[in-house]
Formats: sequence, C-alpha cells, structure tokens
Amino acid sequence: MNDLSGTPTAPLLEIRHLSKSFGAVQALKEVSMTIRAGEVVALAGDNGAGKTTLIKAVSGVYAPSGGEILLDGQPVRFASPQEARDRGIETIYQDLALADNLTIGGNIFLGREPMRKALGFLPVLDRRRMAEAARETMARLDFHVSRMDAPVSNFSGGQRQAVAIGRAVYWNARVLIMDEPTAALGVPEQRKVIALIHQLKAQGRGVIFISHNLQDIFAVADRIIVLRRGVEAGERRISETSHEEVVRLMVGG
Ligand SMILES: Nc1ncnc2c1ncn2[C@@H]1O[C@H](COP(=O)(O)OP(=O)(O)OP(=O)(O)O)[C@@H](O)[C@H]1O
Repeated sequence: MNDLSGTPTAPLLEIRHLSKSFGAVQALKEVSMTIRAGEVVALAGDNGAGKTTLIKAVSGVYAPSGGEILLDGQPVRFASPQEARDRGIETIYQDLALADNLTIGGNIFLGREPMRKALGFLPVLDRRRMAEAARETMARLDFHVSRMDAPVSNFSGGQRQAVAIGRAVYWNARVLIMDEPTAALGVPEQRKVIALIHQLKAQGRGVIFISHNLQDIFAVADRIIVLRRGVEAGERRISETSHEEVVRLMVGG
C-alpha cells in the first residue's frame, strides 16, 4: 500500500517467523503474516493447528520462542496483554469478558471508570459521561440497541459481541484480533457481526479474524492464512481462492 507521496507505508502489524514451543511440543513454527490498515486477515486451520497459540504470542499472553513482531515497522515485545492493549492491539475472545450486570457504558469503562467531583463529597462515577461515550461509540459502529441503560445480560449474542468491539474501539484499538466472533450465533446475528467487521475495516483498523466458518471468511476477509500443525499451509487473497482450495489447505494432501 502506498501513501500519497508514493512511498510504501509499513504494515500496521507484521509477524515474522514466529515460533512457540511448549516443552517438546512445537505449537507454532516460523509463521509470518502482515496486517495493513483497513485490512481483514482470516486465520483458519483445523483444531490444534496453532491459531490460538499464534494470537496469544502476538497479544502478550505467551512470550514467543522465536521470531519478531513489528508494529508500524518497529520491533515490539509485549510482556502482558495489557502492554499489547496499550499499544492498540486488542483481542476479543469468545467469552467476550463482559460484566453481565453492567450497562454498555459500564462495560466500556470496566476497570477505568471516569469520576466527577461532587460538591463537598468524594468523587462519584460520571454516569453521564459513560452513557454518552457508549451512545457515540455504538453509533459509530452503526449499531443500535433500544435500551442503553439495560444490563448487557439482556442482550443477544451479536449485541454482546458489538459491546466488546465497542469497548476496543473506544480505547483506540488499531488491530482487533477476534477469536471465532460468529461461532454460536444464529445466521441474522452472524450477519450483524460481519457488518461490524466491515465498519472496523472502513475505519482503517486492522482485523485478524479467526473462524471455522468459510462463508463468514469469504464475506469479510481480504486474505486468508491457513495453519496446519503449527506451520503455514498457505496464504491466499480471498478474491483468488475458493472454499475447496481453503479446505484442501486445511486438511493437506
Ligand atoms: N499451554 C499449552 N501447553 C502445551 N501444549 C499446548 C498448549 N497450548 C496449545 N498447545 C498445543 O499446541 C498445538 C496448537 O494448539 P492451539 O490451541 O494453538 O490450536 P488452535 O488452532 O487454536 O485449535 P482450536 O481450533 O482447537 O482452538 C496443539 O497441539 C496443542 O495441544
């Protein structure tokens, strides 16, 4: 990708020859991938292929055994998920890590609640600011729920996914790593989540999309990287491949 001056811009995130061993088990062997701004890269592979290990090695959960990670062209090492998050890399796992009893605003600000001074009293939770941020964030994602003041336990699976995405967006995530975001959702809800990922793309964020669902991958990804037993089995542009070819890469032979 070139900027207006014609000079090539560094990818948002670049993973070079990343490896990870657990004792004698080499879960990941020299896997490389790049994610550019506004690009959705799907990560696919059978159970045990190394997808979770890869995203955990990228997001500060595991220290890689080898290889490097570059953010905006600069080498980085994350000692924790918090460090990765502080640099704009947010991972959304299937459990979504939402507090069910709280509102959208409460979840966006979970653990970093804004306070306001109350005259003559101790600072109190700035509920108005939280509600406004929640409304604006969800509107930016073109996602509308009728009850902004309801606890998220009342929401559908797709709406809950939207809240987790909204939280990442509010805190300026530049790369979102999404682990099976459409699994366990009905078809209409899957479509809404795919629409949300299109919004993230339009906002110039990078997305790593882990999925077993080829239909979803073909609906939203620009490229696909297939892992098999810890190694890269192949990388394809979505416009230049087919379900059959991806399945062949996944199963080998
Ligand atoms: N903490 C660990 N200790 C030892 N081995 C591990 C550990 N985590 C993963 N592995 C092994 O690494 C390999 C890759 O596992 P990983 O969970 O990354 O695969 P995956 O592609 O995410 O699979 P799934 O789709 O089932 O989640 C597997 O052989 C797994 O048993």
